[in-house]
Amino acid sequence: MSEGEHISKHTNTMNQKDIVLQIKDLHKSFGDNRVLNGFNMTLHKGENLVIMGKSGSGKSVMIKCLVGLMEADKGSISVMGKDITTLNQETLDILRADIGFLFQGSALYDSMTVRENLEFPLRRHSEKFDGNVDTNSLVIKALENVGLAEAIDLMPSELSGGMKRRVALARTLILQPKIILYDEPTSGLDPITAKEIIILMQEIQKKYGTSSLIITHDVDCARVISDRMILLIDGINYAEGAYAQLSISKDPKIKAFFKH
Ligand SMILES: Nc1ncnc2c1ncn2[C@@H]1O[C@H](COP(=O)(O)OP(=O)(O)OP(=O)(O)O)[C@@H](O)[C@H]1O
Repeated sequence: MSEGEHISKHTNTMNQKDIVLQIKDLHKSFGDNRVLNGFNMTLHKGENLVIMGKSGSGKSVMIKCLVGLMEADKGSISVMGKDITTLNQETLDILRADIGFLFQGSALYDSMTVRENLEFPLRRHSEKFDGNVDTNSLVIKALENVGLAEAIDLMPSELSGGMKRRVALARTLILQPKIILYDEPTSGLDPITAKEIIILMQEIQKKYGTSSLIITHDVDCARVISDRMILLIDGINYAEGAYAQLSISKDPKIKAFFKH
C-alpha cells in the first residue's frame, strides 16, 4: 500500500453524519485521456478542505462535474445528502442556492456597479427569501462583511484586484450559502493581498460556520486555511490529511507539492 492510500484510510474514520458534500468514485475521460479515475471526496460541516493538484490534473473538471457544467462518466455526487445526478431542475436550482462559488479572477459584471453586482444573485434566487427581501440592507451587510461598505457605488474598473476579490466574495455570501467553492482564491494577487483574502475567508468561516472547498496551487494558502487537504494525483484522491501530516511525507509525489 502506498503512503497516500494509508493516509486516505485514516481520514475515512471521520464523523459521517456531518457530511455536506460527497463525491464517490468519479470518472471522467476525454477520449484516451483519463482525467478522473475514481476520485473520492467528503466535505464535512464547517470544514475547510483544500484540494491541490498539478496543472492539468483535473481540478476544474471535478468542479465542473460538481456544479453540473459537465457530466461525469461514472460516480455519484451528493450535496446535503441528495444525489445531484438524479434531481430535477427545480430541486437542483434550490440546492444550488446553498452553494456559493468564487470564480478564478472574480468575474464581476463590468457594466454594473458594485451594488448592482450584489443585487443580481438576490434577484435570481428570490425564492430563497420568500419574496421578502430587503435588498439594500442585505447588500450593505454583505459589503460590510468584507470591509468594503464604502465601495457600494463604484464600478469594477475602479477597484483594485484585492477589492474585486472581496466584492466577489460578498456577492457569494449574500445568498448565505452553506458551502462555498473557492477556485484559486489567491491567484493573481500579491502576497499581502492574498493574505488578507485568506484572513477574510477564515473570518467568514468562523462567523457563518460555512463549509469550504478550496482549490489552490498556493501552498501558503493551504497551510493557513486548511483543516484537511486532498492531493489529486493520477485522477484519484491520492493522499488526504492535515497539512502538517502531508508536508512531511516521504512519498516523492506528495513531497513535490511542498517544495518551495
Ligand atoms: N472539454 C474538454 N475536452 C477535452 N479535454 C478536456 C476538457 N476539459 C478538460 N480537459 C482535459 O482534462 C485535463 C484536466 O484539465 P483541468 O482543466 O481539469 O485541469 P486543472 O487541474 O484544473 O488545471 P489548472 O490548474 O491548470 O487549471 C486536461 O488534460 C485537459 O486538457
